[in-house]
Amino acid sequence: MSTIGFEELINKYTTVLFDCDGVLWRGNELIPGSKEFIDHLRKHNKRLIFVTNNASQSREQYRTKFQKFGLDVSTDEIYGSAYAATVYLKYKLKSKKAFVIGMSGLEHELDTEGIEHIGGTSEEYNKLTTDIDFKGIKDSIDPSVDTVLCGMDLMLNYSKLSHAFSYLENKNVNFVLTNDDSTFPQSAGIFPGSGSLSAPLILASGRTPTVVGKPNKEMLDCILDKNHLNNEETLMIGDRLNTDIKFGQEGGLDTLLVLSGVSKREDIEKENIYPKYILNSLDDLN
Ligand SMILES: C[C@H](OP(=O)(O)O)C(=O)O
Ligand SMILES: [Mg+2]
Repeated sequence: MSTIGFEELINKYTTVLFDCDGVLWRGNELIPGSKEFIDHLRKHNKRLIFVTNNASQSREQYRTKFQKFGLDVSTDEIYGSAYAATVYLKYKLKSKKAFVIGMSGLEHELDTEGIEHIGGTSEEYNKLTTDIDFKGIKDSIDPSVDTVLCGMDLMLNYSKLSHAFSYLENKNVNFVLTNDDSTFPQSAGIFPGSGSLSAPLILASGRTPTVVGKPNKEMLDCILDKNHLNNEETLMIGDRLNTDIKFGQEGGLDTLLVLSGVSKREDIEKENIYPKYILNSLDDLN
């Protein structure tokens, strides 16, 4: 494990895969040096691909987020777990309708692929109430729902979990997570991630979901569907050992861990995941 300098990086790699939360930004706060580094790579005609497990936004919404930071990124350079999960439902599961625990970004991606969805941000599932109509939940089961899809949901509540659980009682209904990150970084610190939000369903249903996001191959498959990667010339940069660095290693890519997000230096030995390179942040490359 070593550091790496900008010159060495641009001479060695033609393509850079970037994780987003904890590498480029924390919530809505850009991490110092990330914009400058991306601008430098653009000037050296490098291919950039952005790979985020954060399913709260669609590719289009991420393009707008990049623009707000003064970064010109096209949607086909962005691979979010909302998009990857939608592709998985559409082309692998041939899903027609999903019960969603998630936000508008995930719903937007499902809409682009013509997959119907209930739950999510719709009013009837987002009322915070202790007056639960338990019989109504069982009676409301829609037989055309073929998948329960869980992603980041800031409006998670008992009623939504009970609806999702009721669908999962039918073993023919697929169970898919956009990602299972236990936490995720905001500028104010670390908070519960999608993996921690879907844990109650896994415990209650006794079912094991398919997880699409990093480090799983479904995310890499989604990228490789549209991009040929020359492994020797591709670098994966991430802040989380058990998703980003593991994703890069299992994809045969060199990896760079930045300490600006979730994982800390002492986690490397604890998790026995050793990146090829380590830096404090992307600013070390400017
Ligand atoms: C969910 C979020 O996604 P990332 O952009 O880091 O993959 C995170 O876990 O930090
Ligand atoms: Mg991250």
